[in-house]
Amino acid sequence: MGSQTNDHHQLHAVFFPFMAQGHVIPTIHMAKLFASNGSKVTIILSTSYFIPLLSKSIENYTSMIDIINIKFPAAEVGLPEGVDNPHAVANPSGDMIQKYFRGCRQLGPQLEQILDQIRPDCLVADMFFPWANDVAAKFGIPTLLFHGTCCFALCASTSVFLHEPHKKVSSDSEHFFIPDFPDKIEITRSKLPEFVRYDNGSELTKVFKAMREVESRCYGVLINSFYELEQGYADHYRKVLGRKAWQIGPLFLTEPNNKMVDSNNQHECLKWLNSKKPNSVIYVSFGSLASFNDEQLMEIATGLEASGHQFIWVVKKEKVKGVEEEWLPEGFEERMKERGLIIRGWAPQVPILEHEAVGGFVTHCGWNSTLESVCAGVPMVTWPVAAEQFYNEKLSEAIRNAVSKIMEGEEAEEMRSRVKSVGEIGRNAIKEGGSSMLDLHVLFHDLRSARH
Ligand SMILES: O=c1ccn([C@@H]2O[C@H](COP(=O)(O)OP(=O)(O)O[C@H]3O[C@H](CO)[C@@H](O)[C@H](O)[C@H]3O)[C@@H](O)[C@H]2O)c(=O)[nH]1
Repeated sequence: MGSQTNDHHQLHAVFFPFMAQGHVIPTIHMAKLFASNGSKVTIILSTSYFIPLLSKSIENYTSMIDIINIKFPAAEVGLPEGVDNPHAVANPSGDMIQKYFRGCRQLGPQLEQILDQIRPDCLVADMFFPWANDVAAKFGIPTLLFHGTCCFALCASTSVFLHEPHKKVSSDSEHFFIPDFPDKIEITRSKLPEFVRYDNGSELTKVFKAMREVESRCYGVLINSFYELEQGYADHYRKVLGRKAWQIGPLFLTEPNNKMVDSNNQHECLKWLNSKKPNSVIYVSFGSLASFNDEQLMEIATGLEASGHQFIWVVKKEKVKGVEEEWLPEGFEERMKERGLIIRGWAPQVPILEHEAVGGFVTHCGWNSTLESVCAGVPMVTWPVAAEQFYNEKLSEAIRNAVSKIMEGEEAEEMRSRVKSVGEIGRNAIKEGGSSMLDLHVLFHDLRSARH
């Protein structure tokens, strides 16, 4: 009787995302997934920067999803007014980002007030806010951490955290294996994030240490991935590392099919792609945060021109009228007029990857991009830049091998008749009855049971 009553209780989940595109986008998808499965949702934003994106994304969900905009203490940590999100920080490795993270730690009292008022059934807190677990615990509210990345990267970074293999090598370039790991994966210290490599007491080092510690004692972890993609690592994460986790992705596939977009409303680049042959264009983009200096951009431009291939290249730079662009070889745009398209600012990445003219993706291996590419069946050229992207690159290699196994060789025919691609398995995972939807239902059941 008791559990039946529980199963009808409407859940209320509060989402508290880190204010960067790579975290906000999957959080919006997750919030909509929760809402369309009957949960009430509140999203806390610590900047107004994302209000337009969020409001538009949830316009059909307004009765189910509330937004609360809290104030980021910019002035209190010595940041100019308005610098309240990582995209507003000019140099991500400089002093401002340290201040930004210090400001994040001061959001506690505002979170506490909201949780006290709403008393939700769970808090989904971004990994950058590990302290949120203790705030929620004051009210007996279970906290689910959201890292934004895959099981593979979580297992790798946990192993490096626990065993510190990088402290046992004599140079940044000496190879070592990730210890206590399902596969033999070789890496070097130079590929670890700086804050892990040097343990330098920076704000990021503190956050990552706290996050690893909280991960083992919070209610559990939500993962934007699907079981079939990285079965060995999903099992390792749960059974060997002992983490409670639910894989509920690929979250972006919960959005309506992008191919259905009204052709009159199509972005220019999609119209351009319509005029190209299948698999003839390479898409080049490094996510929402990576920044390159003019010399690096010049190298990329030169490489693209020399490749002889058609391309779409996303560059996070505005064109200033009448100002000579230092980062492009002279006459580049004129020469590339027919062959290449530079998108300045924001590109419609998912529809681009899903377009049949796109045959390859040069990516920094942000997890969202990796997953989007895998699901679109687009091969990747990997160019990791920061964070856990070097781990994602290793999983990308494993995926590439898995895709080859599906596409080539003796077993191929039989396997192809069962599954067309890894992407199709992903699409099935988020359909009713698929592995991710089952995990979501298990989570909802667990949360209802956790109510006292
Ligand atoms: O012009 C653009 C640029 C990006 N995107 C989208 O923005 C997201 C970018 O996410 P991701 O590929 O994960 O890259 P980052 O923005 O760099 O993500 C950060 O967050 C990820 C999730 O935690 C981590 O895996 C990365 O290392 C970290 O840099 C993806 O959904 C893209 O489709 C666009 O739609 N248009």
